[in-house]
Amino acid sequence: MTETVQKQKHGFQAEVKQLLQLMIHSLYSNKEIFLRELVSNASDAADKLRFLALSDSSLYDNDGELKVRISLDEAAKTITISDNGIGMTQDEVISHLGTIAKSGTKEFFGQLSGDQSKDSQLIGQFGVGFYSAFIVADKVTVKTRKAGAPADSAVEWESTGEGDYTITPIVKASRGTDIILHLRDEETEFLSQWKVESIVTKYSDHISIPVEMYQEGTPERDGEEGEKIPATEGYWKAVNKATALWMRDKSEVSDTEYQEFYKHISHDWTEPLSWSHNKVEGNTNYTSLLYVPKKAPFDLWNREARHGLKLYVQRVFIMDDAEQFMPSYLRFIKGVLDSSDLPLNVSREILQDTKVTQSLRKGCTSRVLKMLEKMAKAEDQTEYQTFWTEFGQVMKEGPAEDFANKDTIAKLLRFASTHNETADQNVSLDAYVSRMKEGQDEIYFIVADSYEAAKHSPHLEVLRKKGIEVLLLSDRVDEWLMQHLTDFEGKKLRSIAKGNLDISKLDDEETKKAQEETEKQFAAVTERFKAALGDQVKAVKTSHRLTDSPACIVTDEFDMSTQMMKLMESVGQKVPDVKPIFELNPDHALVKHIADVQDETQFKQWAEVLLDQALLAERGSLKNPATFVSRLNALLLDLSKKA
Ligand SMILES: Nc1ncnc2c1ncn2[C@@H]1O[C@H](COP(=O)(O)OP(=O)(O)OP(=O)(O)O)[C@@H](O)[C@H]1O
Repeated sequence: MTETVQKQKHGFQAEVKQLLQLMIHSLYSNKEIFLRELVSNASDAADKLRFLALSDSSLYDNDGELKVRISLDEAAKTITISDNGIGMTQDEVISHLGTIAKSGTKEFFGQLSGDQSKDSQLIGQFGVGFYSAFIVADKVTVKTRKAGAPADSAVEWESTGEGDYTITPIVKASRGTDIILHLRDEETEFLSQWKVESIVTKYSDHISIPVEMYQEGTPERDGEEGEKIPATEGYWKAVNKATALWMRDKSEVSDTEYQEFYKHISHDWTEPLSWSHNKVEGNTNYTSLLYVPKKAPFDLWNREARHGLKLYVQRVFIMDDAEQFMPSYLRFIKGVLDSSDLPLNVSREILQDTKVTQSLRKGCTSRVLKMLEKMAKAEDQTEYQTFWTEFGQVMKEGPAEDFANKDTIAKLLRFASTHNETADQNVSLDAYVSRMKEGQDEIYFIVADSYEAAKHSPHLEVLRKKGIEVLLLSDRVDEWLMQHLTDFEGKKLRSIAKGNLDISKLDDEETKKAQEETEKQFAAVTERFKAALGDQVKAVKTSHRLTDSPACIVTDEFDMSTQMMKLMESVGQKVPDVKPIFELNPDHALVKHIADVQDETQFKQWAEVLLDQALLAERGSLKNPATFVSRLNALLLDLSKKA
């Protein structure tokens, strides 16, 4: 068979074509990063081989010194990145270099705007990896042979980065992958040894295996005094530090190195927000380097999304995405964990329930919380607010998931509140407590569908009048959070839409007396409403929480709240039939007017319209809107006749 017969043409997946186009244009100003991406892949390939060789050392095939080599060929205008890592089979080449098999791909393409500067930011977050080769190359050739496979099973992949690529079976003498970039005419600066070396030092110094470049030898020459200076031989020289960054001393690692290392392990091109590097010795021995990203990944809310730390055992890479070391509410944390207590042959299954896993998880969790606490306490809150905007909703899962750290997490939470009248979530529970009124011993909150709905809820009226702050909650997770966050530093958190809102401690004796008096006088009216409404309501009461609205709905202390009902309905759960408590504002003109209506049929109509209005304000919809409309119309017609 001739080579042409064996050569197969394949089309790129549509997304790859789109990504390539976009990348070449929007990443052009940052083109040197292609080298970082390819060296990073080569280093991952070495890690994967080292892991497999733990159980099958024959895979090394007498070549156990894993490394990356970069060679430049001025005449051919090529730069080649070679590794002796795991390599790829033909099927792997097709799936890895012809498609994008990444979670969040759909979301990523959905978010593209066509605006180059915005899109290049997004690509940075998404990560383009191998395809970045096409920023500087008009043709890329990949020659690869899988570890353990024979020389004649190797594959050559080649593409000009347009619509398709070719696959050809080849013979390759050594294991691993060569990536050959045929540089565009205008990119020949990457043929400079000095330039490439400086890029490697800048971006890939932290790579734990050697990244080598060939140093030319010098021929024999004459010295200044006519003596002979012997020729030197060329040799491969490591141009990076080639030690695992996390094993180095903190004081020796620069911020830039930490940042570049983050990019390597996270495939995120944005700088991290913060990091924490710790060596722990004692009962458990491990090193952790944990990062808080600046941007949430595209798949933060995707249940199947991969997350977790990169696990090493005594510097040997074991697995990516080891999710056992972080609770789910910290699933956005990226980093490396290197343990000396786990066996090298540890599997995901074994990790599930070992004591070591538990203690590592505890340690890593507390490191992250400490890092967040520090950020949260900083004078300049910009960083913490960036963090909260990106990850606050995930953090709110914390109190339910991590009982042991509930108090620490509570201090990290941020909410919108009536104190600053904006939707920004920037009020901490500590700040709330510091502003509590004298005699106030509870923290008040309301949960609604949106910030606007919470802000305009009738339940707030009297608290606003008295200048009492209320937290305004409107994230989907808030109801769930508040079920688990019942108190903070000895103060109960109380929903102002539930049960009796007893703020009498904040009232003077005179007001309390006046309220009792009103209740007595109004008792006949509330009873008449109850009789008219029957079992549509649990009870009718005189309200002390309203100033502007005629009525409102309150949920009984131990009944399911409105938001919880909605949450359950939205996921198809059966919701119990909870009857509301109907509260009337005795001072409202409309209530006074209705109380004077003598005709019982008409009174009932008024009572039902008022109840439906209150239900509408609380729940945002009615079970039977048509009945409400027809009742309202009947009343309007009546009024128009009287006018
Ligand atoms: N040098 C290599 N040796 C072996 N496999 C490789 C090599 N380079 C790439 N691959 C394979 O191709 C896949 C795709 O690489 P690519 O760089 O596009 O994505 P990635 O590294 O998975 O993630 P990212 O795009 O975020 O960098 C890799 O996951 C790996 O399986």
